[in-house]
Amino acid sequence: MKIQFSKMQGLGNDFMVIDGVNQQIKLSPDTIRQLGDRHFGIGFDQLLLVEPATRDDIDFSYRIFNNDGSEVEQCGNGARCFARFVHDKGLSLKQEIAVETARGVIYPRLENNDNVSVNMGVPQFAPKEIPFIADSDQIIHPLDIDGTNFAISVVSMGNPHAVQVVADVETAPIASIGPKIETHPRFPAKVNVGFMQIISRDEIRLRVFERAAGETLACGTGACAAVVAGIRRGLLNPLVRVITHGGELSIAWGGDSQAVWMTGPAITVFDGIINLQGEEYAA
Ligand SMILES: N[C@H](CCC[C@H](N)C(=O)O)C(=O)O
Repeated sequence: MKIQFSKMQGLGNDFMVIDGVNQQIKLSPDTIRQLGDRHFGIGFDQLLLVEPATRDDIDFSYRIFNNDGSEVEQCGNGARCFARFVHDKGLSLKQEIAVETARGVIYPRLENNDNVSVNMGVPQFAPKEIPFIADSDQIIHPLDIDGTNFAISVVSMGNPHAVQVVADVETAPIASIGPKIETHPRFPAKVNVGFMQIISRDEIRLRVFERAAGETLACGTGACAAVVAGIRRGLLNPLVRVITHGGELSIAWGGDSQAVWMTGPAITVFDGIINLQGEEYAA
C-alpha cells in the first residue's frame, strides 16, 4: 500500500507527517518503529497523523507516536508542523485551527512570517494529572536518584515533564541522569526530562531527554514546561526566549489557569511516498 507523507522539522525535532483524512491507514507500533528507523526506514523523532475532526467545534484530530511506537498525548514542535502541513496540503484554508489531541484542544495559528504560534492549553500540576507519585502539588519535589537528591518541578502540557535547573546545560549529566528520571518509578507513565539553565529572567537554555525518544534537538512541550516551572519558581518573566540546540522558541505564560503560548518555525524538508508491504496494508 502506497502512503504519501511529508518529512518536517521544528527546530531539528523531526517528524513524518501523514494525511489520515484522505488516506485510510492503520499503523502498528512495529510498523512505526520500522518507519522511524534512521537507517532502515524514513527516520524521525515522532510520527504525526492528521485525522478528521470528531466534533463540530474542532477542525482536525492529531495523533502523535514516538519513534518507539508509543502513542502520546502532545507534541509542541509537531503542532506547528501540523498546522503548516494542513495549510500547505489544502486540508484547511484557515489561518488558525482547532486541533484535538489525546489531552485537550490546542489552537495553532500561522503567522505572517515563517513562524507558527500555538495556544498549548493550560499547564497542569496536580500529581494525578502528570501522573507523578506525590502527596500534593509542590513547586519543587525532591527526587532520589541512586542516593543523590534532585530538585524537580513537574508539569503536564498534556504529556508529562520533569524540569530541573542546572548551572550549565552543556555539562549537565543528560545522558546518565535523563534515562533514570525518565523511567523513575514515581512516574507511572514515564516522563520527559528537561535541563534548564537560567541565563536571565527573559532567557533560558534548555536540553530535553524526551520520553521514549531520547535527547532531541528541541522539545516544544518541554520548552513550555520549563518556562512554566521557572515562572512558578519566581525565576522567569512571563515571556521567555528558549534557546535549544535546534534553535529558539518564544514561550509566554501569564500564570495560574492561563494558557501557554509557543511561537517558532515549522519547515517541510521533503514530500515522499512509501510502499508498505504486507497483507495488512492491502488497499
Ligand atoms: N516524547 C514526548 C512526545 C514529543 C514531544 C516533543 N517532541 C515536543 O515537541 O513537544 C512524550 O513522550 O511525551
